[in-house]
Amino acid sequence: MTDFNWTRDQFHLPQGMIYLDGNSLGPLPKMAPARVMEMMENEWGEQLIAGWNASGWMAQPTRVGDRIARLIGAEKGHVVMGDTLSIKVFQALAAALKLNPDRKVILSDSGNFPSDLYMAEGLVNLLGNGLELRIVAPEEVEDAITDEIAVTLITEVGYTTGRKHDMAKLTAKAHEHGVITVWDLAHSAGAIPVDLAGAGADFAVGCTYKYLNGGPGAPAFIYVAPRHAKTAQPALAGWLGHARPFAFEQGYDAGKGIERMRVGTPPVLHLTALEVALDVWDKVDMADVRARSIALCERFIAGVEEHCPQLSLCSPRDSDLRGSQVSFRFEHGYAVIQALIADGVIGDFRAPDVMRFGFTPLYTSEKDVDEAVGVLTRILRGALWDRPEFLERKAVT
Ligand SMILES: Cc1ncc(COP(=O)(O)O)c(C=O)c1O
Ligand SMILES: Nc1c(O)cccc1C(=O)C[C@H](N)C(=O)O
Repeated sequence: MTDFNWTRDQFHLPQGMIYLDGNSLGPLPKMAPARVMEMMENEWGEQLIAGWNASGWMAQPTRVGDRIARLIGAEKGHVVMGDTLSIKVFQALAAALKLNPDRKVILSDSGNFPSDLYMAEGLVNLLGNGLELRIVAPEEVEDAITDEIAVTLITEVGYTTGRKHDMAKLTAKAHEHGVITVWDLAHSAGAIPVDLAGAGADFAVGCTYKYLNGGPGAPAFIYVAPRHAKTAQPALAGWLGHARPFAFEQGYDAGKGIERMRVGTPPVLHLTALEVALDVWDKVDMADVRARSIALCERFIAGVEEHCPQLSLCSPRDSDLRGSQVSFRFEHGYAVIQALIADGVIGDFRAPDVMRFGFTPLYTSEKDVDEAVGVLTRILRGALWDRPEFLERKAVT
C-alpha cells in the first residue's frame, strides 16, 4: 500500500500554494538539490571525463529507462531516455512508418498535442511520396483504423480535456488491420496505470517533467516493443545509437535493441535529478495512485458543480474515460486562472476557454481540493477575475 503522507513529504511544496498543475510541471523532490550538487562536485568536479565510466553516466539513459519501464508496463531493456518528447515523437513515427512502407496514411486525432501533429506534418513534408496525415475527432479514431493506415499516432490522455483512449482496444484493432501504433504517454506516465506490453503497443514515447517530477526540461523516453527491437530503424541516427560509437566508423550501424534510439550525449545533470524523483516512484503502486486520483478528481468535480454553476465540465464524467486531470470551460477562463494563481491556487488555461486542473496523488490532498474549490467559488461569485491584471495575456500559459 502506498504511503501518500510519505510521498507528499518528499516534495518541496511552497507555503500557501495549492498546486494543481503537476500535469504540466511536477514539483521539486526535496532530495534533488543535494544529490545534483553532490553529482556536480564529486562526479563532474572530481572525475571529469572519467565520470562517463566511473559514475556510469554513459549507461544512465537505459538504467533510468528501466526504472520508468515498471511504471508504464514495459519490458525491461526496452525503454531509453533522451532528447525532448517532440524529438522522440518524430523518431518513433519515422521508425514506425519504415515498418509499414507500402501504406501512406498516418492517423491521429484533433485532441492530440500540437507538437505531435506538427512533427507528423514535418515528416510528411520531408518524406513526400504521397504520405498523408489524417486527423479525425478522438471518438472517431476506432472507426478510422482501416487497412489503409500505416501508423496511428495517438496521445493516450488528451491534454485539454483529459479524455482517455482505450489503448488495449485500439492497439488490438490496429493490429487486426496491419497498423503500427505509436502511443504518446505524456499525460499517462505517472498519472494512470499503463500496460504497454499487455496492450501489445509497438512504440511509445513520453516526457518526465509532468507527473514523474523530473524537473523543467527533463528528458523524454522512448519504448520499442521487443518484436521490433532488431528491425526498427532510428531515423535520427546519432553516434550514441551506433553499435560501436567509440570505433568512430564512417557508416551507421544501428546499436543493439533500444540502444539504437539514443541520439547524442545524455543530459546527465537532468537524468540525475530525475533519478531522485524515481526514488519516490520506486515506493509507489500505480493502482493506489489511480484509486486516489479518481477520488480527488471526483471530489473536485462535485465541489465545482455544486458551487460554480458558471463552469461546464469538459472532461469525461466517467472516470474510466479520464486521465488524472479535470477541465472546465468558461468564457473568461483565462482571467479566472490568473485570479486563482494570484490567490495561490495553481491551475492552467488552454485556449480557447479551457481551465485545466491536474490531480497528482503523490502530493495533493483532499484538503487541497476543498480549499481550491473554496477559492474558485469566491472568485466566481465576486467576479474577482474581472480586473486588468488578470485579463492581460502572458507569454506562457
Ligand atoms: C502530448 C504531448 N506531446 C508532446 C509534448 C511536447 O513535449 P516537449 O516540449 O518535451 O517536446 C507535450 C508537452 O509539451 C505533450 O503534452
Ligand atoms: N513543456 C512545457 C513547457 O516547456 C512550458 C510550458 C508548458 C509545457 C507543457 O508541458 C505543456 C503541456 N504539454 C500541456 O499539456 O499543455
